[in-house]
Amino acid sequence: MKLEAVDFTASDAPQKFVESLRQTGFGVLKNHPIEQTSVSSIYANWQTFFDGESKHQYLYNKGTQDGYFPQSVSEIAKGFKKKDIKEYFHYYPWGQCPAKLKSELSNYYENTSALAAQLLNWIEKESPDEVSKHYSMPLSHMIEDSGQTLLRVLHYPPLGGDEEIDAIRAAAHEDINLITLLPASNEPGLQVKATDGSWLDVPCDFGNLIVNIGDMLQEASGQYFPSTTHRVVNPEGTDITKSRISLPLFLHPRPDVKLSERHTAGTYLTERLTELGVL
Ligand SMILES: O=C(O)CCC(=O)C(=O)O
Ligand SMILES: [Fe+2]
Repeated sequence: MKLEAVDFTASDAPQKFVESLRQTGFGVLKNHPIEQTSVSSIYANWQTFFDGESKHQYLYNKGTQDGYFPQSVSEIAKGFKKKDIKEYFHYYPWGQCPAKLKSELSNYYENTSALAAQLLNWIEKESPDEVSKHYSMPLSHMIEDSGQTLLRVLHYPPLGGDEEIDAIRAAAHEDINLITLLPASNEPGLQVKATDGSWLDVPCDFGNLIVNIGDMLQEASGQYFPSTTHRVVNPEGTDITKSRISLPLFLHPRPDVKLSERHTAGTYLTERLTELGVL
């Protein structure tokens, strides 16, 4: 299994990209339309946010899940006991956000959501008929005006050396949503599980955009597209003193969208968040 960056502007980009998603659950894009200057600026501004104290004024709302999640409540991945070593902020267009950080985040949210719709069209076009005939509507329509698509700003703090044994930055997990768009982080650490069980580093050249399949698209495609396990490992050596920021956009359908005979997006999400212990 190999992950190679696909040139977004190449004429065969849709085939190559979707083939990679099918084989590995991941696709990496270069020369894509998301501006690196906006990603860098968001990383810098949110590092300041996480370093400060005002973050505690934005504590997340339990019912709606928007706002700041301190490390003390951060997720426990399915099947794990230790909390991940991370804190994060959940941005929704209707949710809480510090006023001076809002316009850049909201622009980023709109631009990446539009790109995600295009990538879902690629995925739809490259899906064999026997797979796409089960989609309850065009994939890109599932996320229209959904209000559920989530931009998560993640901060993995420097390690102090006193972390609990076995606690890692993000324990092995699958994403719940349809697809995830993730710009390469400012630090390495993201790994994806290969079919033989080994862990592969995701190419993290700054400027790459990483896209992965989530459980909802795996469900909607009758397992044709795999929702692949991934994790973020702890840094070693001098890198332990460095923070890591990342910015996944989780594309969620409207709650009433039918994913399969068993599930709507709404029933599926509730089940998974309950398991995570954050509802
Ligand atoms: O920080 C990363 O690179 C990945 C984060 C992730 O997988 C997640 O939040 O679901
Ligand atoms: Fe993830």
